[in-house]
Amino acid sequence: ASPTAALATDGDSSPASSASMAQPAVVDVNPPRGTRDFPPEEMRLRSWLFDNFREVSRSMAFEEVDFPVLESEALFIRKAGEEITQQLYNFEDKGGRRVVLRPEITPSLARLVIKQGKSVSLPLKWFTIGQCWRYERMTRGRRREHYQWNMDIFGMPKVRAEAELIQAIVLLFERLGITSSDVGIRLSSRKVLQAVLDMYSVPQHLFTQVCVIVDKLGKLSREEIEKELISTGLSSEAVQGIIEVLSLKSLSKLEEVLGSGVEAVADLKKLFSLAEQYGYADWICFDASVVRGLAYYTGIVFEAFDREGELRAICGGGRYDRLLSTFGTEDVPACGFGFGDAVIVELLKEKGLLPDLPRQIDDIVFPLDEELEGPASSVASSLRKKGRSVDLVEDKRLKWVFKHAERINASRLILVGKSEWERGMVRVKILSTREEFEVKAGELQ
Ligand SMILES: OCc1cccc(Br)n1
Repeated sequence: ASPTAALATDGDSSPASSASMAQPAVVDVNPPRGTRDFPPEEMRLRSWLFDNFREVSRSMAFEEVDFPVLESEALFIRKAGEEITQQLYNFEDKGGRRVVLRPEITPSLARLVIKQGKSVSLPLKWFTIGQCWRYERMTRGRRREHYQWNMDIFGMPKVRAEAELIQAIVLLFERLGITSSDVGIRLSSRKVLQAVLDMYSVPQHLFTQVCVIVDKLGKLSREEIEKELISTGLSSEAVQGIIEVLSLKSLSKLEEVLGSGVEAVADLKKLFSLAEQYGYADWICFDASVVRGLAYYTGIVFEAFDREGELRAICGGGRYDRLLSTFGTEDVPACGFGFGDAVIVELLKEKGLLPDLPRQIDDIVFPLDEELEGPASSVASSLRKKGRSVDLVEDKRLKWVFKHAERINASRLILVGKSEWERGMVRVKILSTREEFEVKAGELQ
């Protein structure tokens, strides 16, 4: 059947429109592969989620910023073999420029910080919610776009920044009804891996590559990880040393291996003590295997996961103190996270936490016959100017209007009838109580 045939007919549609429904669609009405439409019900859920993102950002005194989804490809060319740079949605525009649909938001944030230069005072606390893209072979049937809430702090070198960002994540989960028994936040520091590589005198230029490989722990087998590490030129001793340290789950054990006074341990201890003060200590745990898959992280990294372990990371982030110098300018310490809109909704479904978000409007205004369409317009207009949401309906039978009022959860039905209007009145029906009365049109609130 043609897609248009699926459109609900309410039995009231005029003959012309029902005829057009018989024609099969000439275009594929589905969105491009790996992308989503948001019809009203899905859009209400997305808006509810984004309103929660915004409310947490507001409570943390972050400012909203935004960027084009289209960015120069140069912003994302990195040599560390990250999945995100191997799946760039990139193309050449009609001016011969190499551009991408951005795969992440952090490089745009960094670009704007550089562009703003001295005109901004640090620290900067910025957030944005934006669509990100990847071109993945559809063999895996995964999405090619999602919306990401990003919160980033520029110019805060101490772990206070990480502590603030983790509080934002915890506040968000708590707002959605998720508890620390549903979700945990694993954290570590890339300085752990840096310390291990130093112990085996691994050349610094291998650091980001090793991080990207080690991030696949849990996705690839240990043998595959070891093979990839060896292929970068690491000795088997270094590989074993890395695997051994990254399997640690206790900070005190880590201190035994790395020695006290190591920066990585000091940072993590400070973060755990701040967590106690914030009141979110039961949400976080040390896990040395957390390195995250983005090349530019340099310090503490963290990711939220569901404790049932079925889903991928719900969100993740970390410190990236040397991203700006890769764009040719002086470094500004930075830290941030990305929180996608899809995995969290899967989790809410699993936990029975999806909110009920019915459509709701204040008033339906309905002229009882054609000559009253003008007066109905002025009634609707004055109610809208008073802030009411008003659905102005015409060309329908009254029976349909009552059914429609129920369907959209209208609070009131305002009927504009000839005899009432001649007396300057309209009839009001309160739909919850069935109460009905006349009101002077000019005094309707
Ligand atoms: O989180 C990685 C990612 C980036 C862009 C689009 C999608 Br879907 N996922």
